[in-house]
Amino acid sequence: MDLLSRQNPVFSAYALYSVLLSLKMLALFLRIAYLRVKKKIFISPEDTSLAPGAVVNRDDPDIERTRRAHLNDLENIPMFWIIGFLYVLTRPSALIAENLFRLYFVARAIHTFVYAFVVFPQPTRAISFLVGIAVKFYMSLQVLAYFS
Ligand SMILES: N[C@@H](CCC(=O)N[C@@H](CS)C(=O)NCC(=O)O)C(=O)O
Repeated sequence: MDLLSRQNPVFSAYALYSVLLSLKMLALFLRIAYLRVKKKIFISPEDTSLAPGAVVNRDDPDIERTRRAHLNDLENIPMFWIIGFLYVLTRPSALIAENLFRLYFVARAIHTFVYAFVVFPQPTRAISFLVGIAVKFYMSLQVLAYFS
């Protein structure tokens, strides 16, 4: 069986959850754009020509919160794409790998939801963040063990 093919359930799960994470990030990016146009609040002076009456403001709580969620994704998800890919190459158990990828996606989706959409009290966001870190840490150890 080719490791990087649809026939490999681990690679299929990696591809599926990688794409879902990309779409999740895209949704945040679209939400920022939507909020900017709706509130007529932009980050750079030249952007104000995009909507009549628009202003420059870098302190809007809704926009900044969504931007922080997006930045946090950028700090975390690219690492998943790299480590997750290397983890696929270690030929892990399909059951474990699929559930790890699923868990990572759910943790990041919860992080986004409670940060950018409906604000939940802490430690909800911290836990979702830490679950994601734990998944990447576990996969990193597996990759180290396999390739060293
Ligand atoms: N760059 C992050 C590193 C730590 C982190 O990612 N913490 C999580 C859980 S509390 C978080 O959601 N941080 C908020 C953020 O990055 O905006 C920070 O400064 O907070």
